[in-house]
Amino acid sequence: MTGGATSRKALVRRPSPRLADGLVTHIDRTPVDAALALRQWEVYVVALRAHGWETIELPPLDDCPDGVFVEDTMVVYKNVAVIARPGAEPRRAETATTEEAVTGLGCSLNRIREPGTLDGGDVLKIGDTVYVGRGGRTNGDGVRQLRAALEPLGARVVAVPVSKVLHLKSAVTALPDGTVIGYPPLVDDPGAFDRFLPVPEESGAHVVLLGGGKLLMAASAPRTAERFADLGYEPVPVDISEFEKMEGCVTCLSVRLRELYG
Ligand SMILES: NC(=O)NCCC[C@H](N)C(=O)O
Repeated sequence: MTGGATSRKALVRRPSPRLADGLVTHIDRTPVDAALALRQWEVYVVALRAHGWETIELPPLDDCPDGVFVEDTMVVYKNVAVIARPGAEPRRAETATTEEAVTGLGCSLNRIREPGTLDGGDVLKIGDTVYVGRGGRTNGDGVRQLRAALEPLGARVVAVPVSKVLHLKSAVTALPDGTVIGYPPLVDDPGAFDRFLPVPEESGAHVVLLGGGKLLMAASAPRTAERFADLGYEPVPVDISEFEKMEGCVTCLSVRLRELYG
Protein backbone atom coordinates (compact mmCIF):
# COMPACT_ATOMS: atom_id res chain seq x y z
CA MET A 1 0.00 0.00 0.00
CA THR A 2 1.42 3.37 -0.99
CA GLY A 3 -0.65 5.90 0.93
CA GLY A 4 -1.80 9.11 -0.63
CA ALA A 5 -2.45 8.23 -4.27
CA THR A 6 -5.96 9.18 -5.30
CA SER A 7 -7.61 6.64 -7.53
CA ARG A 8 -10.52 7.11 -9.90
CA LYS A 9 -12.45 3.91 -10.04
CA ALA A 10 -16.12 3.49 -10.84
CA LEU A 11 -18.16 0.42 -9.99
CA VAL A 12 -20.88 -0.49 -12.45
CA ARG A 13 -23.21 -3.42 -13.03
CA ARG A 14 -24.72 -4.30 -16.39
CA PRO A 15 -28.52 -4.13 -16.55
CA SER A 16 -30.60 -7.22 -15.99
CA PRO A 17 -32.65 -8.43 -18.97
CA ARG A 18 -35.52 -8.08 -16.46
CA LEU A 19 -34.97 -4.33 -15.96
CA ALA A 20 -38.62 -3.68 -16.80
CA ASP A 21 -39.66 -5.64 -13.69
CA GLY A 22 -37.89 -3.18 -11.39
CA LEU A 23 -39.61 -0.95 -8.89
CA VAL A 24 -41.38 2.28 -9.79
CA THR A 25 -42.76 4.45 -7.02
CA HIS A 26 -43.31 8.08 -8.02
CA ILE A 27 -43.88 7.72 -11.77
CA ASP A 28 -46.16 5.66 -14.00
CA ARG A 29 -44.75 2.44 -15.37
CA THR A 30 -44.04 2.64 -19.12
CA PRO A 31 -42.57 -0.01 -21.44
CA VAL A 32 -38.81 -0.46 -21.20
CA ASP A 33 -36.62 -1.75 -24.03
CA ALA A 34 -34.04 -3.97 -22.31
CA ALA A 35 -31.83 -4.21 -25.40
CA LEU A 36 -31.74 -0.42 -25.73
CA ALA A 37 -31.02 -0.15 -22.00
CA LEU A 38 -27.96 -2.35 -22.44
CA ARG A 39 -26.69 -0.20 -25.31
CA GLN A 40 -27.26 2.97 -23.27
CA TRP A 41 -25.43 1.45 -20.32
CA GLU A 42 -22.47 0.56 -22.57
CA VAL A 43 -22.28 4.17 -23.78
CA TYR A 44 -22.44 5.38 -20.16
CA VAL A 45 -19.52 3.12 -19.24
CA VAL A 46 -17.52 4.29 -22.26
CA ALA A 47 -18.14 7.91 -21.20
CA LEU A 48 -16.71 7.20 -17.74
CA ARG A 49 -13.66 5.53 -19.25
CA ALA A 50 -13.15 8.28 -21.81
CA HIS A 51 -12.87 10.75 -18.94
CA GLY A 52 -10.26 8.86 -17.01
CA TRP A 53 -12.28 6.51 -14.84
CA GLU A 54 -11.30 2.88 -14.53
CA THR A 55 -14.57 0.97 -14.54
CA ILE A 56 -14.94 -2.17 -12.47
CA GLU A 57 -17.86 -4.35 -13.42
CA LEU A 58 -19.65 -6.07 -10.56
CA PRO A 59 -21.04 -9.54 -11.28
CA PRO A 60 -24.30 -9.36 -13.21
CA LEU A 61 -27.45 -10.06 -11.20
CA ASP A 62 -29.97 -11.04 -13.81
CA ASP A 63 -32.58 -11.88 -11.18
CA CYS A 64 -32.34 -8.44 -9.59
CA PRO A 65 -34.17 -6.11 -12.01
CA ASP A 66 -32.83 -2.98 -10.26
CA GLY A 67 -29.26 -4.24 -9.85
CA VAL A 68 -27.93 -1.80 -12.47
CA PHE A 69 -28.61 1.04 -9.99
CA VAL A 70 -25.48 0.08 -8.14
CA GLU A 71 -25.09 3.39 -6.34
CA ASP A 72 -27.89 2.42 -3.98
CA THR A 73 -25.92 -0.47 -2.50
CA MET A 74 -23.25 1.53 -0.69
CA VAL A 75 -21.81 4.83 0.47
CA VAL A 76 -18.09 5.42 0.22
CA TYR A 77 -16.47 8.11 2.34
CA LYS A 78 -12.69 8.36 2.48
CA ASN A 79 -11.53 4.76 2.64
CA VAL A 80 -14.66 3.37 4.25
CA ALA A 81 -17.49 1.68 2.40
CA VAL A 82 -20.77 1.59 4.26
CA ILE A 83 -22.84 -1.22 2.78
CA ALA A 84 -26.42 -0.06 2.47
CA ARG A 85 -29.52 -1.87 3.64
CA PRO A 86 -31.95 -0.94 0.87
CA GLY A 87 -35.31 0.34 1.99
CA ALA A 88 -37.04 -1.82 -0.61
CA GLU A 89 -36.79 -5.44 0.49
CA PRO A 90 -36.52 -6.87 -3.07
CA ARG A 91 -33.27 -4.93 -3.51
CA ARG A 92 -31.45 -6.31 -0.47
CA ALA A 93 -29.97 -9.23 -2.43
CA GLU A 94 -27.86 -6.73 -4.39
CA THR A 95 -25.49 -5.78 -1.58
CA ALA A 96 -23.53 -9.04 -1.17
CA THR A 97 -21.60 -8.72 -4.43
CA THR A 98 -20.99 -5.03 -3.76
CA GLU A 99 -19.50 -5.90 -0.41
CA GLU A 100 -17.19 -8.49 -1.96
CA ALA A 101 -16.02 -6.02 -4.59
CA VAL A 102 -15.18 -3.18 -2.23
CA THR A 103 -13.45 -5.54 0.17
CA GLY A 104 -11.24 -6.61 -2.73
CA LEU A 105 -10.43 -2.96 -3.42
CA GLY A 106 -9.07 -2.44 0.07
CA CYS A 107 -11.91 -0.46 1.61
CA SER A 108 -12.68 -0.72 5.29
CA LEU A 109 -16.20 -1.97 5.73
CA ASN A 110 -19.14 -0.90 7.77
CA ARG A 111 -22.77 -1.67 7.19
CA ILE A 112 -26.27 -0.46 7.92
CA ARG A 113 -28.00 -2.99 10.12
CA GLU A 114 -31.61 -3.84 10.89
CA PRO A 115 -33.81 -1.94 11.73
CA GLY A 116 -31.94 0.72 9.78
CA THR A 117 -32.56 1.18 6.09
CA LEU A 118 -30.52 3.38 3.79
CA ASP A 119 -30.11 3.60 0.00
CA GLY A 120 -26.90 5.07 -1.40
CA GLY A 121 -29.04 7.27 -3.65
CA ASP A 122 -30.09 9.16 -0.54
CA VAL A 123 -26.56 10.28 0.25
CA LEU A 124 -24.99 13.39 -1.30
CA LYS A 125 -21.41 14.18 -0.32
CA ILE A 126 -20.07 17.69 -0.73
CA GLY A 127 -16.58 17.77 0.71
CA ASP A 128 -16.95 16.66 4.32
CA THR A 129 -20.65 17.47 4.46
CA VAL A 130 -22.77 14.40 3.91
CA TYR A 131 -26.43 15.11 3.25
CA VAL A 132 -28.70 12.16 3.80
CA GLY A 133 -32.29 12.12 2.64
CA ARG A 134 -34.84 10.86 5.14
CA GLY A 135 -37.58 9.60 2.88
CA GLY A 136 -39.18 6.55 1.35
CA ARG A 137 -36.08 4.36 1.38
CA THR A 138 -33.91 5.67 4.22
CA ASN A 139 -35.25 5.67 7.76
CA GLY A 140 -34.19 7.48 10.90
CA ASP A 141 -32.20 4.55 12.15
CA GLY A 142 -30.33 4.40 8.86
CA VAL A 143 -29.46 8.08 9.24
CA ARG A 144 -28.30 7.50 12.81
CA GLN A 145 -26.08 4.58 11.78
CA LEU A 146 -24.58 6.55 8.89
CA ARG A 147 -23.82 9.40 11.26
CA ALA A 148 -22.18 7.00 13.72
CA ALA A 149 -20.09 5.49 10.91
CA LEU A 150 -18.92 8.70 9.24
CA GLU A 151 -18.69 11.41 11.88
CA PRO A 152 -15.63 9.85 13.55
CA LEU A 153 -13.95 10.12 10.13
CA GLY A 154 -14.54 13.87 9.99
CA ALA A 155 -17.87 14.06 8.18
CA ARG A 156 -20.75 16.33 9.12
CA VAL A 157 -23.91 14.32 8.46
CA VAL A 158 -26.97 16.49 7.73
CA ALA A 159 -30.40 14.86 7.44
CA VAL A 160 -32.82 16.49 5.00
CA PRO A 161 -36.41 15.57 4.13
CA VAL A 162 -37.25 13.78 0.86
CA SER A 163 -40.92 13.24 0.05
CA LYS A 164 -41.45 14.14 -3.60
CA VAL A 165 -39.01 11.81 -5.33
CA LEU A 166 -37.44 8.42 -4.77
CA HIS A 167 -34.08 9.48 -3.38
CA LEU A 168 -32.31 12.64 -2.26
CA LYS A 169 -30.15 12.50 -5.38
CA SER A 170 -33.26 12.23 -7.55
CA ALA A 171 -33.95 15.76 -6.28
CA VAL A 172 -30.51 17.35 -5.91
CA THR A 173 -26.84 16.84 -6.69
CA ALA A 174 -23.99 19.35 -6.63
CA LEU A 175 -21.72 21.18 -9.03
CA PRO A 176 -17.94 20.98 -8.55
CA ASP A 177 -17.97 24.20 -6.51
CA GLY A 178 -20.41 22.68 -4.04
CA THR A 179 -23.52 24.53 -5.26
CA VAL A 180 -26.50 22.24 -4.85
CA ILE A 181 -28.68 22.02 -7.96
CA GLY A 182 -32.31 20.98 -8.05
CA TYR A 183 -35.57 21.25 -9.94
CA PRO A 184 -37.58 23.29 -7.42
CA PRO A 185 -40.96 21.47 -7.66
CA LEU A 186 -39.22 18.30 -6.46
CA VAL A 187 -37.02 19.69 -3.69
CA ASP A 188 -38.56 19.57 -0.22
CA ASP A 189 -36.37 22.22 1.39
CA PRO A 190 -33.89 24.16 -0.80
CA GLY A 191 -33.00 26.16 2.33
CA ALA A 192 -31.35 23.06 3.81
CA PHE A 193 -28.34 23.68 1.55
CA ASP A 194 -25.70 26.39 1.87
CA ARG A 195 -26.01 27.36 -1.82
CA PHE A 196 -28.89 26.29 -4.06
CA LEU A 197 -29.24 26.83 -7.82
CA PRO A 198 -32.59 26.00 -9.44
CA VAL A 199 -32.49 24.17 -12.78
CA PRO A 200 -35.29 24.11 -15.37
CA GLU A 201 -35.57 20.34 -15.92
CA GLU A 202 -36.04 17.45 -13.54
CA SER A 203 -33.15 15.40 -14.91
CA GLY A 204 -31.00 18.53 -15.03
CA ALA A 205 -30.65 18.12 -11.27
CA HIS A 206 -28.46 15.05 -11.74
CA VAL A 207 -24.76 15.40 -12.50
CA VAL A 208 -21.82 13.07 -12.11
CA LEU A 209 -18.60 15.02 -11.64
CA LEU A 210 -16.13 13.54 -14.11
CA GLY A 211 -13.31 15.88 -13.12
CA GLY A 212 -11.92 18.98 -14.83
CA GLY A 213 -15.30 20.70 -14.86
CA LYS A 214 -16.91 17.96 -16.94
CA LEU A 215 -20.44 16.98 -15.94
CA LEU A 216 -21.98 13.69 -17.01
CA MET A 217 -25.69 14.39 -17.43
CA ALA A 218 -28.80 12.95 -18.99
CA ALA A 219 -29.45 13.98 -22.58
CA SER A 220 -33.01 14.74 -21.49
CA ALA A 221 -31.92 18.01 -19.87
CA PRO A 222 -30.57 20.14 -22.75
CA ARG A 223 -31.64 23.51 -21.32
CA THR A 224 -29.91 22.81 -18.04
CA ALA A 225 -26.82 21.65 -19.92
CA GLU A 226 -26.74 25.01 -21.70
CA ARG A 227 -26.88 26.83 -18.38
CA PHE A 228 -24.04 24.78 -16.99
CA ALA A 229 -21.99 25.45 -20.11
CA ASP A 230 -22.68 29.14 -19.56
CA LEU A 231 -21.24 28.75 -16.05
CA GLY A 232 -18.01 27.42 -17.54
CA TYR A 233 -18.64 23.71 -17.16
CA GLU A 234 -18.54 21.08 -19.90
CA PRO A 235 -21.68 18.93 -20.04
CA VAL A 236 -21.21 15.37 -21.29
CA PRO A 237 -24.71 14.16 -22.25
CA VAL A 238 -25.69 10.50 -22.33
CA ASP A 239 -29.08 9.10 -23.28
CA ILE A 240 -30.41 7.03 -20.36
CA SER A 241 -34.09 7.06 -21.32
CA GLU A 242 -34.69 3.41 -20.41
CA PHE A 243 -33.29 3.90 -16.91
CA GLU A 244 -35.26 7.10 -16.42
CA LYS A 245 -38.42 5.06 -17.03
CA MET A 246 -37.40 3.01 -13.98
CA GLU A 247 -36.77 6.14 -11.87
CA GLY A 248 -33.03 5.98 -12.36
CA CYS A 249 -30.62 8.80 -13.18
CA VAL A 250 -26.98 9.21 -14.21
CA THR A 251 -25.73 9.16 -10.65
CA CYS A 252 -27.22 5.81 -9.69
CA LEU A 253 -25.61 3.84 -12.52
CA SER A 254 -22.17 3.90 -10.88
CA VAL A 255 -20.34 4.34 -7.60
CA ARG A 256 -17.30 6.51 -7.98
CA LEU A 257 -14.37 5.81 -5.66
CA ARG A 258 -11.97 8.71 -5.39
CA GLU A 259 -10.09 8.23 -2.18
CA LEU A 260 -8.82 4.70 -2.15
CA TYR A 261 -5.16 4.20 -1.47
CA GLY A 262 -3.44 1.91 -3.89
N1 LIG B 1 -30.20 6.20 -6.78
C1 LIG B 1 -31.25 6.07 -7.59
O1 LIG B 1 -31.86 7.04 -8.00
N2 LIG B 1 -31.63 4.83 -7.90
C2 LIG B 1 -32.71 4.53 -8.75
C3 LIG B 1 -33.38 3.25 -8.34
C4 LIG B 1 -34.54 2.92 -9.21
C5 LIG B 1 -35.18 1.59 -8.88
N3 LIG B 1 -36.21 1.31 -9.84
C6 LIG B 1 -35.77 1.59 -7.49
O2 LIG B 1 -36.94 1.93 -7.33
O3 LIG B 1 -35.08 1.22 -6.55
